[in-house]
Amino acid sequence: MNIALLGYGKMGKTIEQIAIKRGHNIVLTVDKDDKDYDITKADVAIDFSIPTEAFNNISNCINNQVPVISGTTGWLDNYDKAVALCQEKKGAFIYTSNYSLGVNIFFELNKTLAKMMSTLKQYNVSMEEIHHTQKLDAPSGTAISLANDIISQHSGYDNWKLNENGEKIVPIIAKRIENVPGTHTVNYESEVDSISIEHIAHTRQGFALGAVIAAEWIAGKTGVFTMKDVLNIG
Ligand SMILES: NC(=O)C1=CN([C@@H]2O[C@H](COP(=O)(O)OP(=O)(O)OC[C@H]3O[C@@H](n4cnc5c(N)ncnc54)[C@H](OP(=O)(O)O)[C@@H]3O)[C@@H](O)[C@H]2O)C=CC1
Ligand SMILES: O=C(O)C1=N[C@H](C(=O)O)C[C@H](O)C1
Repeated sequence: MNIALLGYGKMGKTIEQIAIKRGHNIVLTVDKDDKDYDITKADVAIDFSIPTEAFNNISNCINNQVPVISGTTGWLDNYDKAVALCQEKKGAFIYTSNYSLGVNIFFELNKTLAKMMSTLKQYNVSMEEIHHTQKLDAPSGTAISLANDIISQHSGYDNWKLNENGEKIVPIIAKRIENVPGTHTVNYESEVDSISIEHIAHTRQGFALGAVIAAEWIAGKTGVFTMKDVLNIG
């Protein structure tokens, strides 16, 4: 496949290596100052850019009938608009806050645990995410997905907050430490014990491989999908 990389930073470059190893061609790389490019030379675009630009990048692909895989986090206020545009134009679009297989299994574990904990009111949940110091958004997109999944399964919670606790709140602590690719922990605490589940990314390769697999999967399809569709889990 001919792939366009919208965002040629840490993730863009990791995706390039994996895509080439899997036999694909990178026909376009786009960064901040690249404006007049022809997206139609790509069979699929992969957007790992920045929160303020992701929606424009995604819309441009959909308007030009180029299927688009987005991993950029921190732009979800515009997610519903992207879905509506994709439906109107009969395009193809996938967004997920985390493309790694391990995290997608972790998402399912988190939902199952939250459902079990819903009947055990002696446990209080809290979450922590740790990322590298260049990260622009907090909490991470993955932490938001995990928190929303807890809220959907556990009647004791109806909102999440960063660095704040309160009634029916899933509190999220975000830490920024040099060179950490991404660690997410969900902890349930009672007076007598604790139960934690944790996902630790050792490198960015898992995110990048998942994004390339999603790009391969979307070829020839129309619609709005998630990584659950790609991996057929959950
Ligand atoms: N869903 C997932 O599995 C994962 C998601 N992410 C998310 O992906 C995004 C990128 O992460 P990462 O690669 O680490 O970040 P980087 O900062 O390393 O890369 C972002 C790149 O986007 C470029 N950029 C700026 N403006 C535009 C634009 N208008 N169009 C295209 N590119 C642009 C930046 O260029 P310049 O430096 O010139 O400004 C930079 O090269 C983040 O939102 C992150 O949270 C990260 C890992 C996994
Ligand atoms: O910015 C990152 O690096 C990452 N961002 C994603 C997120 O916000 O959840 C996924 C991963 O944790 C790495």
